[in-house]
Amino acid sequence: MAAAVLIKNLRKSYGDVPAVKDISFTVEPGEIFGLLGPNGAGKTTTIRCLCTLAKPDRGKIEVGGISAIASPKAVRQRLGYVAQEVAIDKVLTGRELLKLQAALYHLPKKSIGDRTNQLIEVLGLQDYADKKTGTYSGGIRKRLDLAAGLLHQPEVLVLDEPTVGLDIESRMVVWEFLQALREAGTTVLITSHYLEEIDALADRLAIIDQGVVIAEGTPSELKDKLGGDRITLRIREFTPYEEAEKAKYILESLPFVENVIVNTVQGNSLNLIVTSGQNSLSKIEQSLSEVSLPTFSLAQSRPSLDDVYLAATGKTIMDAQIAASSSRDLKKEKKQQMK
Ligand SMILES: Nc1ncnc2c1ncn2[C@@H]1O[C@H](COP(=O)(O)OP(=O)(O)OP(=O)(O)O)[C@@H](O)[C@H]1O
Repeated sequence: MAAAVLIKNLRKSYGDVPAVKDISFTVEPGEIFGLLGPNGAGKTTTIRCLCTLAKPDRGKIEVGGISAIASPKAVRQRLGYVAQEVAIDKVLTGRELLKLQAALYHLPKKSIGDRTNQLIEVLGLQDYADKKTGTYSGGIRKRLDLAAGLLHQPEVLVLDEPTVGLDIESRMVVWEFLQALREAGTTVLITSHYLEEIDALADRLAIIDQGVVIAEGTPSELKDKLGGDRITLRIREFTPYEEAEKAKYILESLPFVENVIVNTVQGNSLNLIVTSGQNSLSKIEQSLSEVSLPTFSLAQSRPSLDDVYLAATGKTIMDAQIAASSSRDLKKEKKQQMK
């Protein structure tokens, strides 16, 4: 059986900005696949190439074995795309907008009414469908976008950051809906910079950084590969650097401690990697009290996807996110995209 989506050695630049340098991944039929990465990593560009909205410089893109480059129309019929932001006519009602969209997808006239009603019901939009979309909240708006992406019953639904800016309740609605879609056999490809979103939803994922894939696998495979547990320790609420260094020296001598970093950005807290299952917390507390160092807080956790990103890039996704948002000219990008 052909892969639902195959992307191989994709490359795409905007002028001299290499948005995607070399991205490859495969999405199997019926799975939720996540593309995780900070803003600017190349997720949207990859998705736009897949959905035939941007022309790649190089690489192979297939949907169900069909080339997106040679047969863009056939590929568009198989894909539903829910973009990050959609500019819509706010005067139309949700129902009118869906009907218009259905006509653009060339759905048979007879089936448009039924399909629209069905999606309005499935997405819980009955109370909103006949109100103008300009009155919708972000969560309702996103549900309408999902309905629009599903009108032509695509084999693969592609969503670009579907929960950005949504409150927790709306986010849950989207998550549950995507899980139900998967149960019903639709393949889902979702991009996100939210670790917990990809961790909760994705059967498999690729982590993207600066236009390349830095890790691929199931969430647990990627986390287990790192090995060990994470411990965050604060000696005091704001620990003097010398004291943190002293604690580091003591902790490094413990046999179950694999690595210690003093995190200067976080008030000189200490980040440790320890061998799992060693009753580490009490041993750490005891070793510190023997040299009269207090413990303000101490917490142990399994590795997260952020640790996977950190191990591969040397920074957290949040740090990369902040760095990216200060260096991009979004107005200029929009202009270039229109070309
Ligand atoms: N139209 C454009 N013109 C010029 N540069 C662009 C354009 N679109 C994207 N870029 C640049 O390409 C890189 C990848 O951007 P892309 O939008 O694909 O990343 P992303 O991971 O999807 O982030 P976001 O979620 O913020 O869109 C960034 O450095 C960005 O500044």
